[in-house]
Parts: sequence; structure tokens; C-alpha cells
Amino acid sequence: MANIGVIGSKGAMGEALRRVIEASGHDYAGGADKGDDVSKLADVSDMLVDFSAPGALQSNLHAAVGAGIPMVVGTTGLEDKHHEAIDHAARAVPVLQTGNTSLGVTLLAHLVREAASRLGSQWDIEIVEMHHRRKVDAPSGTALLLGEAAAEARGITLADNRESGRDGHAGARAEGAIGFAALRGGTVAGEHSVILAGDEERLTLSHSAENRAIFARGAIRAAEWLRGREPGRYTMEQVLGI
Ligand SMILES: NC(=O)C1=CN([C@@H]2O[C@H](COP(=O)(O)OP(=O)(O)OC[C@H]3O[C@@H](n4cnc5c(N)ncnc54)[C@H](OP(=O)(O)O)[C@@H]3O)[C@@H](O)[C@H]2O)C=CC1
Ligand SMILES: O=C(O)C1=N[C@H](C(=O)O)C[C@H](O)C1
Repeated sequence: MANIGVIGSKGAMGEALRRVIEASGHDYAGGADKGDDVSKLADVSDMLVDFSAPGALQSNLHAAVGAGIPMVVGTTGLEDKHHEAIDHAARAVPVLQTGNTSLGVTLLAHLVREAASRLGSQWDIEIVEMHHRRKVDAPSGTALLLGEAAAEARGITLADNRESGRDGHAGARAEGAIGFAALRGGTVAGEHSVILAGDEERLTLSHSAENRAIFARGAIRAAEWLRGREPGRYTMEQVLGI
């Protein structure tokens, strides 16, 4: 059993995490939110789980490194500088970052990789996601990780082949592009579809999150798995063995 500290504890995910921590027999070490000193939480935690905001990431990583404890990063909307900060922290402590901690999406990424490589670049790839009205980043972290999986399978770079936010006279889609569309509304926990559109046929691979417990359970499973590991950057695939 472990003391698990939650960053972003008053948010929707923070509340889901607290419920899963208590139900799993771990101890809830406490929460940190905007304006709190995360290093104080790190000092009384065996690991940190961060579902807050990109602007908080640097100091959260710093706190984990200072305390010498593992950290799970679930926050999305990350930029290159955030990934560099994660790589840097992972030299000192175990860190796992993912846009989606669920079992279903981790497996979906594998299926997308398989489909994208077998079907070849004449099959256009479009990724559609829908989330609740409060979500601030787009495309979602999950949509981007699915796009990365498809790009990797095709031997291309997502950054160079990404088409998102088409509006007006946007022109025909570029050959080999990976397109994104983001819908927002209501209380949707998370819907993702990867559409492979060929000539006269389409394949759609989808995942529906019915509630946030799936993300919270995956995050706690990841935190348990990180405990006692060597410093490094780990993936959800490693945690789940898929
Ligand atoms: N990887 C995954 O599987 C999943 C990832 N997410 C991601 O997790 C993040 C949080 O999602 P969600 O809980 O729905 O969002 P919420 O807005 O409900 O919660 C975010 C919480 O973080 C707090 N926060 C904001 N800035 C800071 C800061 N600088 N330091 C500490 N806490 C801060 C917010 O406080 P305040 O309200 O005062 O700003 C709020 O309490 C998002 O990036 C989301 O995309 C969500 C679900 C699954
Ligand atoms: O903000 C959310 O709610 C979610 N964010 C993650 C994302 O950006 O993909 C994961 C999940 O879809 C819910």
C-alpha cells in the first residue's frame, strides 16, 4: 500500500482519483491545487499523480524529483517544452506520461497502428473526438496519441502531416494527411473514432469512455507499476503489458 498525492485534486479527475485510491486500499496523501506548494505534498507521498494543467507541470516534476518519487502525468495540452521537461525529470525518477490512461484506448492505439500500416497511405485517416463542454485543449491528448500511432505506423511525422480545424475554403486534404476534428458539448467523458477512409469503403475504430473511473483506475495502476522502478520514461503499454 502506498501514499498517493494528487495534483489537480479539486478537479473532475482529482475527485475520481481520490475515490479509486480509497477503494483500492491505498492512502490518499493529500491534494495540491493552484497556488499550493507541491513539494510539501511530495514530501508526504510515495508517488504523485498529476491531472491539472500544462502550466503546472514544470514545478510538479521538480517536486517529484526533489522528493525522489515516481510521477504519473495525465495532463493534456502539452507542448514540446513540456515533453522536454518530462524527459529531463525521467533521468532522476520514473515518470509515465500519457494522454489516456484507460485500457481500452491503450489497446486502440495498437489496433490503429496495425490498421494504418496494413491499409497503406491511399486510405485517408481522420480522427474525430467529442468531450464535455469544459474541456480546454483540442485536439484531445488521446486524439493526438492515436494520430502519433498512425503516423508512426506509416513512417511519417505527425507534426508535418497534421490537418486540424478545417474551416472555410480549406482546400482538398493533402495526400497522407492525418485529419482531426474536435466536438465539445454536454458531459461527454470521452469519445474517439479513427476513420480509415478508402475508395468505396471505410473502417472505423472507436472507443467510448462511460465515466472518468476508467482513467483514474488506469492512473493508479500506472502509479503502482512505477513504484520501485529505475528512473526513466515509461508508457501505458508497458504497464498493461500490451
Ligand atoms: N490522461 C488521461 O487519461 C486523462 C487526462 N485528462 C486531463 O487531465 C487534466 C484535468 O482534467 P479535469 O480533471 O477534467 O479538469 P478540471 O478542470 O476539472 O480539473 C483540473 C484541476 O487542476 C487545477 N489546476 C489548474 N492549474 C493548476 C496548477 N497550476 N496547479 C495545480 N492545480 C491546478 C484546477 O484548479 P482551478 O479549477 O482552480 O483552475 C482544477 O482543480 C486535463 O488536462 C485533461 O485533459 C483528463 C481525463 C483523463
Ligand atoms: O479532458 C478530458 O476530460 C479528457 N482528456 C483526455 C484527452 O485529452 O484525451 C482523456 C480523456 O479523453 C478525457
